[in-house]
Amino acid sequence: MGKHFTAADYVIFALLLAASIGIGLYHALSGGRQRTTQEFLLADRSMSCLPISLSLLASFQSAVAIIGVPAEVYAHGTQYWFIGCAYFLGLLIPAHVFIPVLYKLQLSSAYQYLELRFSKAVRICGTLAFIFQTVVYMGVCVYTPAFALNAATEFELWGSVLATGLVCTLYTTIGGLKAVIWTDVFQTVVMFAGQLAVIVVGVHQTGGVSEVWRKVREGNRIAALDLNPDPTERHTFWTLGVGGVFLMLSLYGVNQAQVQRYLSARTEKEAVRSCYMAFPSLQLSLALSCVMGLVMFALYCGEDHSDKLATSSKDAMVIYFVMDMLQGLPGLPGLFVACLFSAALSTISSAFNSLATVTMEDLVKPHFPAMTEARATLLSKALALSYGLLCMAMAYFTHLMDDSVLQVALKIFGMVGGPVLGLFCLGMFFPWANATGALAGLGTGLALAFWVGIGSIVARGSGARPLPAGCTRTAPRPSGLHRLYSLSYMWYSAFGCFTVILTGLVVSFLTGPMKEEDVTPGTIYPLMGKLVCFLPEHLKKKLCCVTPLGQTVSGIMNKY
Ligand SMILES: O=C(O)CCCC[C@@H]1SC[C@@H]2NC(=O)N[C@@H]21
Ligand code: NA
Repeated sequence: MGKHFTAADYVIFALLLAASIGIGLYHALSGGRQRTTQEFLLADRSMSCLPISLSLLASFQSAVAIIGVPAEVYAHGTQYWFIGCAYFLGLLIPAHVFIPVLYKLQLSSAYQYLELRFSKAVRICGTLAFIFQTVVYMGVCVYTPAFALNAATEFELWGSVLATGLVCTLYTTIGGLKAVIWTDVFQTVVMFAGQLAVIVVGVHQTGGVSEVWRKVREGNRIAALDLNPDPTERHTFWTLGVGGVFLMLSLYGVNQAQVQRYLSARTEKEAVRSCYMAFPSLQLSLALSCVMGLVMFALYCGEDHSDKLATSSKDAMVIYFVMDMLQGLPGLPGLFVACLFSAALSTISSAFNSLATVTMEDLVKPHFPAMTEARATLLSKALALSYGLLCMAMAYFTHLMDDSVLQVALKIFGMVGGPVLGLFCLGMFFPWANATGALAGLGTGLALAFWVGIGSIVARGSGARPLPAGCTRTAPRPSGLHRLYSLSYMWYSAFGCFTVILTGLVVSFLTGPMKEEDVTPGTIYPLMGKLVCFLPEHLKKKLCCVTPLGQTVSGIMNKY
């Protein structure tokens, strides 16, 4: 590899780490100086919608997206861009269904809801599922920037994993949620700047926008609307636009990292507003990543690069292209590395802080009710530190995955996030569901999701790889079990969610459904009541006085 980094680049990268630590220090030494768990874990519930909205974006926009989406677009075209259609319902439903229920309950952890609605056992299972999902996801997030950089440049692999992990652990441990949210804001700006720089330089080097457009058209990288209903088709409008809604709900509706941000808002309205404000920045970051992939395709589609890289992974190829593009422009390679690590740091810090929160709130505090505030805060900081070290260990295991990092991350979200989403939907929309049904549902959902997920990884070994853009599937259509294993990973969230709801309802009815008066007030979303209010008046009257369903509906309407 030629020399990629000048002194200017290292300075910019160092400035990013220093700024992050500085913001962490500021919040450790100002305000309440992180002396209570309310401040350390929930920012004293004092945050306004702008920083929260950028932190909502940054929490699930890591180096995986910064590298993985351009690699996806370069290899398969802009089909993935249709996931933007999922952002509408994917943010509206959290804003008008999940936030109203969860905010009114004044929770600290999203999983307290599960104890209020079902039982302590359901809460523990939800917490453990979240911890598992987040620890694995953190490993991918720490590993991705380090691995990609190491494969394409002389950037030291484990040195940068250590630098990322330590800096992140430091400011998260001393600054708490306030530091995490404000560093997310700063890091989001660096992310956008880095991606924009690559796009501007890339378009210039290709010879202008029209030249880029001509080349991507020729390479049929502009995907048309693909309405193919086949659920094994990896990326279609249905898997991304509809399956993507369930992925978004599992992240922006019920994932602790995002729920904690909603709960840190000073009012419920601020929380809802932050959801609305996250929409344009999510669309912008998706557009930047996809355009970056297109520009790279226009610039490099002609040449073959497999010989130049130590690895065949498309993710590392993205870094190689970026470093090649930015060669000789002092400071820009450093800016892109800062962009990568900003993406990683903002996600990992959110993960640390939310892991420390649920461990304290769901696993420790219930067993040590007499613990003093000082000890609880100290323990929270110790937890953030230990999760930091665990995450770097997890980075090593990611080494073993040879899938595209974007697919690995989205599979994890689908396999675990989908069933957990189903658990919350079972609780909020079905008053009859009981704790036994919830546990049976979650167990079945996770078992099936892992069966399909692991099965797809094993089956993929036998050549069920996604096809490159433009060529039709020549391999025989998978049948029977292989058909299940070749379900698009974008359907995992929906599949897991529905499995939990169906199983949960069946087992609840078999073991004696709950009566409405037994359900904790405020834990049900009046789905029927809300849907009925969309009906015209005459239908409402008819419905509310005739059927037993009508009684239930009028009962719900009166209650809310
Ligand atoms: O970037 C990552 O770390 C994970 C991949 C993206 C996660 C999902 S994709 C839909 C939604 N939009 C985002 O920007 N992130 C989440
Ligand atoms: Na991030």
